Amino acid sequence: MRNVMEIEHLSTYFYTREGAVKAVNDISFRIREGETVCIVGESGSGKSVTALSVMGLIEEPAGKIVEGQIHFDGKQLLNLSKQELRTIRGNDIAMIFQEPMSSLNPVIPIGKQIMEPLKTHQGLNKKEAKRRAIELIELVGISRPEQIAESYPHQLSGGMLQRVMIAMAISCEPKLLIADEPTTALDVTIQAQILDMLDRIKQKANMSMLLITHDLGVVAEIADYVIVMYSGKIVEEGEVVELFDNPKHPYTQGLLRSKPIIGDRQDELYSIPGQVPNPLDLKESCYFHDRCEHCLPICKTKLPQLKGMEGRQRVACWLYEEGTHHD
Ligand SMILES: Nc1ncnc2c1ncn2[C@@H]1O[C@H](COP(=O)(O)OP(=O)(O)OP(=O)(O)O)[C@@H](O)[C@H]1O
Repeated sequence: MRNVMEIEHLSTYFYTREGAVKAVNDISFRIREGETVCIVGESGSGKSVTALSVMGLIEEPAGKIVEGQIHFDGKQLLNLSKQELRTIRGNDIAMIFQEPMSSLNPVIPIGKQIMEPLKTHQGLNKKEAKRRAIELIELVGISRPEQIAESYPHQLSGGMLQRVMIAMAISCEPKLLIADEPTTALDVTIQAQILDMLDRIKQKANMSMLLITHDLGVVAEIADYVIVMYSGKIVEEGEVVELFDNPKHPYTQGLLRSKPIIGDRQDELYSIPGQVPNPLDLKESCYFHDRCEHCLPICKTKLPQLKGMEGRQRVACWLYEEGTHHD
């Protein structure tokens, strides 16, 4: 299967008064055509920064992609000009954020906002764009689309607004859709409906999707491939069945121990004792070592690298290296 995106050794840092935060620290992964890749991990693990890096939305000089390459559709995204990136964004790669209100203009009717990219990116005239906007509103499961097109954002519920955001994101038929916690702010029933709808549209359009979530129930439901992040690094990855049936990393095992309920918000998921390390002060060690039940002496002094297991699964953990011993 073809890859739509290949991310190689990506590192993104933020420069604060206290020092450099290695928000994303040398990660590599691929997204295949038509595949849904989920990035999971607790707050601060670098999920959103990964998505923003891919979208070219890291604001310099506070943040910077310090290393790496992002290949997309034969292009190296990090070499492109701002203008070239803007053309790809919203056209070939689209993104849905957690808070739809922050991406919508409060004083412009919904329909007009959906029409805008259709006119600029796809060259549709006003009449065609209007017809397509109404089709899109219908496609994301909103009834009375003509009436909704005339509405302003504040007249719609959170769930409806998120559907509108999805309509905008898919309007130009992107090859890759990036969604950062798209349903977290919504209630459980609406979350499930929206994820279902997203999954259906994705399959129909043969889009790839990069979905960021801290909810393993969501992952179980729609991921093909899962990436587990911890302190800016990938600690484990694999196909959803491989990872759920046989998690290797003690962190993944901890996450899964809380048995996700599909569609339920899982705040208690991250009840693994201890805290993530201070991102300003990452020592040469496994970053999870002081929360790990299986910590070995080497875990305290050396960072493990990702190692291939069976199938597509990879894990960065000293437990799977030959020659390491238990305490
Ligand atoms: N603009 C910024 N300035 C300084 N540090 C930042 C900035 N944006 C992100 N970070 C830091 O980068 C790290 C990764 O943040 P990121 O938002 O990617 O985490 P996340 O996994 O998406 O978490 P959440 O689930 O809470 O969104 C965190 O330590 C965060 O504090």
